[in-house]
Amino acid sequence: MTPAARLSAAIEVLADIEARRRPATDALKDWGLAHRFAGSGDRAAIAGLVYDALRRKLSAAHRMGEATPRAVLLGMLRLDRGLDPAAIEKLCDGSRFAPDPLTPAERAALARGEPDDAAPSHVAGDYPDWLDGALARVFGDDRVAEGRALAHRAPIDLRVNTLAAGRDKAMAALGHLAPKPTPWSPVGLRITIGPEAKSPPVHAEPAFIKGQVEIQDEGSQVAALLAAAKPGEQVIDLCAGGGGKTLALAAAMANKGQIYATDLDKRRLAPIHARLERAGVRNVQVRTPPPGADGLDDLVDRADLVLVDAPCTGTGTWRRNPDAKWRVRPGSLAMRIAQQATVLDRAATLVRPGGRIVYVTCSLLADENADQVAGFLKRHPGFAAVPPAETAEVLGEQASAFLDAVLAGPEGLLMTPRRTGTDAFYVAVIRRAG
Ligand SMILES: C[S@@+](CC[C@H](N)C(=O)[O-])C[C@H]1O[C@@H](n2cnc3c(N)ncnc32)[C@H](O)[C@@H]1O
Repeated sequence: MTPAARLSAAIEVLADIEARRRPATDALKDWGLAHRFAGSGDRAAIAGLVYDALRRKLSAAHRMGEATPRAVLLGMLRLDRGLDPAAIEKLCDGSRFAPDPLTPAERAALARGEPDDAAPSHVAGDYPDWLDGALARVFGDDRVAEGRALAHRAPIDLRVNTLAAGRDKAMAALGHLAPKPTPWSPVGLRITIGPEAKSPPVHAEPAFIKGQVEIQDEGSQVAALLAAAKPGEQVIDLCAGGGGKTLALAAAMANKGQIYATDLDKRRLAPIHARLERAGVRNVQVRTPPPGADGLDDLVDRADLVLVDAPCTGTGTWRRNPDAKWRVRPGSLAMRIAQQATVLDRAATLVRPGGRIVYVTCSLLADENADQVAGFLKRHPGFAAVPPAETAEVLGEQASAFLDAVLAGPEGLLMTPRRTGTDAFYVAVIRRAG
């Protein structure tokens, strides 16, 4: 397909997403099924255009003066990809499979100089209007800059599984992908890909198949590191899901001690078994919950560490899930807040005296982060928040720079793409009195 035909396809897919209010992955999949002639490079390029357009949906529409899928795609090419008006004009030449030629209004909008200071914060920062107050509460005037950083593509981050390889060995094995060490996680590698490039099939790499690396955002790696799980400890991963953090905890514990991994939803837990095996993890007992219970009553008051990687709005992962940004609703936030309190209260019963709960979200919102921890501490006077400076000590010589980078409060700390170059993760360590 020509670049112009790819652009036409992206406009078509975006129109489908908007008209039927469906997830981008579904719309892209359907487009692929209906256009079997398109190769994998075409599909990746079209997906890249669609996701970039979703990332910049409001600012691109504002630039163009209209919010049609075509306008959003054209505005994104100008704002995000840095294409000049002549290059965009060339793509829209009206030939077969190419978008229609530019109108005079489109030409004028594309030629306008940047930046447009008249845009409201949520437009300039590309986030939903209804979240402006909540983001202002956390970031103040920085919310636009934080939103912009969340509207960029994320790199591919890998966690080296130290049960199977050191970072240098894994880096050498993946040399053809040019991975670089990540700044904060001592076991992280980062692969940066251009906007037009296909994501490398990391799953097919021998290093991946041998369990030497896992795909995991550096923020998620750091959140697991801050839990400071030590060899020999008794650990409960209460919201283990597919096991991303379970695997990181097991490596930090050098396979010694015991991790009990569970999740309210046993379907989410299902992939963990194959992942544990591939990674050579031997200290995890998966507790699939029996109907109507969590199957953890024998562990009450026993855990050194309970990790609560809580269900949340996922507002911190907008770089990777740009269409989720436009689908989050006040109702889903309220539901997550209630679930978080339930899980935290269960964690309080499982941790031993002197043990700790590590509360993690991939949310930016204070309601899910500091407020949630403050509410927990009110309900449970026998617990206290560990100061972030103490929590960060596990990062060794990186600790002080990390503390400077994050947004720290009395209850916990927040990483963000703008501050730490990671997805946004909130981490609070809460200790039970001994
Ligand atoms: C953020 S995801 C976990 C991701 C996972 N830890 C990882 O690193 O791949 C949150 C999980 O919490 C689970 N969950 C929600 N409510 C729960 C509850 N009351 N008890 C246990 N798990 C719960 C959800 O099913 C979901 O899998």
